[in-house]
Amino acid sequence: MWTAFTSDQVRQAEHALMALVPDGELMQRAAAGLAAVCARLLPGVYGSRVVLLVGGGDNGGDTLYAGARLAARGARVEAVLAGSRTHEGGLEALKRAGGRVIEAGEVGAPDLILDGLLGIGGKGGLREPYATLARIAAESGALVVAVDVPSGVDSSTGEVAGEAVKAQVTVTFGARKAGLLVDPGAERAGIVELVDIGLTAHLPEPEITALTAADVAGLLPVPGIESDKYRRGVVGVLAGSDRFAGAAVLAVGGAVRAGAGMVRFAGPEDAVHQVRARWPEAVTTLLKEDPVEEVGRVQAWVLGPGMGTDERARRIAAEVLGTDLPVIVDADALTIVSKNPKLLHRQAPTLITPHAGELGRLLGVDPKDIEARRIEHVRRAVEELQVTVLLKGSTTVVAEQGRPVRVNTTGTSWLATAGTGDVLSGISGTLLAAGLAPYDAGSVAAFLHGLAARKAAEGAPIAALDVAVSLPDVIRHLRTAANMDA
Ligand SMILES: NC(=O)C1=CN([C@@H]2O[C@H](COP(=O)(O)OP(=O)(O)OC[C@H]3O[C@@H](n4cnc5c(N)ncnc54)[C@H](OP(=O)(O)O)[C@@H]3O)[C@@H](O)[C@H]2O)[C@@H](O)CC1
Ligand SMILES: Nc1ncnc2c1ncn2[C@@H]1O[C@H](COP(=O)(O)OP(=O)(O)O)[C@@H](O)[C@H]1O
Ligand SMILES: [K+]
Repeated sequence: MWTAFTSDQVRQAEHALMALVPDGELMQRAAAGLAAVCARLLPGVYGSRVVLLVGGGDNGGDTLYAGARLAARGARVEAVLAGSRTHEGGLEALKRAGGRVIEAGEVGAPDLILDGLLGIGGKGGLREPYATLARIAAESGALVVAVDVPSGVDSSTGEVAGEAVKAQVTVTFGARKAGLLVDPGAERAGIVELVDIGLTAHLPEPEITALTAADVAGLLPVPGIESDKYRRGVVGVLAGSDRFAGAAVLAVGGAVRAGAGMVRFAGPEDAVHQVRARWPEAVTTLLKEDPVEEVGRVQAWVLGPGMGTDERARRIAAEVLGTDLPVIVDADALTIVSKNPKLLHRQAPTLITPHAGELGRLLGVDPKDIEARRIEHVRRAVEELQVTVLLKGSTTVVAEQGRPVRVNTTGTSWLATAGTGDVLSGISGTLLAAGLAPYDAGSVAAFLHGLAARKAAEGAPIAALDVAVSLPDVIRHLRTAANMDA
């Protein structure tokens, strides 16, 4: 499990650790780790040109000491001093090692730029001259490595208020900062390298976690010797309408390929025909005025993809949410519950899977605010709605009362195509029917969904159904990597 922390949590842990080690020791550990990563990234340290963007705080100090280490190994290291003050010891070390100070206009096109403008002390949008330096870094064509945090990214939330550095790699010290895992910050951070400075024992409970491949392999339901289709879990899918029959095919596809014991599908005529044609293994029911219980026994329901919001859909939603079975509430069902929030007042496990627009309607908040501050809003949704919430988007996050927010790290922007959300609800439904709690079902589903999209895309466009089709390959790979028997 990955863990991530707010800047306050990191500062408290640093204070505790600082009391136990000599003055300046932590900065030296940070700088040594940073210089080592830079040395790995450069084709050769000797003779390369490295520019340091140095702010007035300790983030600038780390950067200067790392620059000194690279200069000592033969790099040509130059520093732009952007703060109203400069870390004296760091600057002295750099100069002693042969580094020099330059003006912003002399940055040019170095091999590597180290962004040491702001670390966890950064607040709000970048002020000048930092904002201009962020632009210079972007235009330089150099490899940009952020020191601890890309400057301009809120290290606790991932919020970017204005200009920010965009790094290819972020070298972060002691603990992952939450803002490095959540967009828009995550996108600015690039690949995150964690440098151990001895902080781990001093860290509190994390506010943010992320599943790793090994965690997911451990959580995946696998049929035992005595399993049968019912014991593996039957998932019921209520999706599709005459207008959106495709959503039914996609949700059923996600459920089938994620490993359901059985998928029962119920919907209008066209949706039933299309589901049968693509997924003959699904057991289908034509649902007109009949009660949902006619569909047969299931362990969990997927409710909503493409089902519409008419009287028929509202009746089905009310009936399903009135049962004591676990339910995934997605898409049109979210529109229905946003008009009648009482439908979510239920005891049984409930996972809602909105994108920012849908959550915006549920909370009465502008979707742009939700995308800017996902963690805050997903937590608020859990408080107000008292259900488990999976918020979709460029970073998918899953939240539940009393648990850290789980951030998904596998997403890819190739997923931004119509219908992929329907596949995700099918996957989540299968996991819920197999007995996973909504928090695990949602976060494992998002992980598999992202990996399956990457596998299907491999750098080229995909259709939503490709994501469902890739799921078994991804699951096989995860289990093999975790050394699990067939
Ligand atoms: N603590 C430890 O044990 C260790 C810490 N380490 C390192 O220290 C880093 C934290 O250092 P830090 O606390 O000095 O803060 P840092 O981010 O460098 O600068 C803050 C200054 O910037 C300014 N400023 C703020 N916002 C701004 C804006 N938008 N635009 C422009 N300016 C802005 C603000 O100035 P003010 O506005 O207050 O005048 C403030 O003074 C941490 O990330 C890690 O790299 C490591 O060495 C490991 C051990
Ligand atoms: N830029 C992006 N990066 C990563 N994943 C994305 C991005 N945009 C969308 N997604 C993912 O694609 C899926 C889209 O779902 P949704 O918005 O419900 O679309 P639809 O209703 O068409 O299926 C979600 O899982 C979401 O997290
Ligand atoms: K930085």
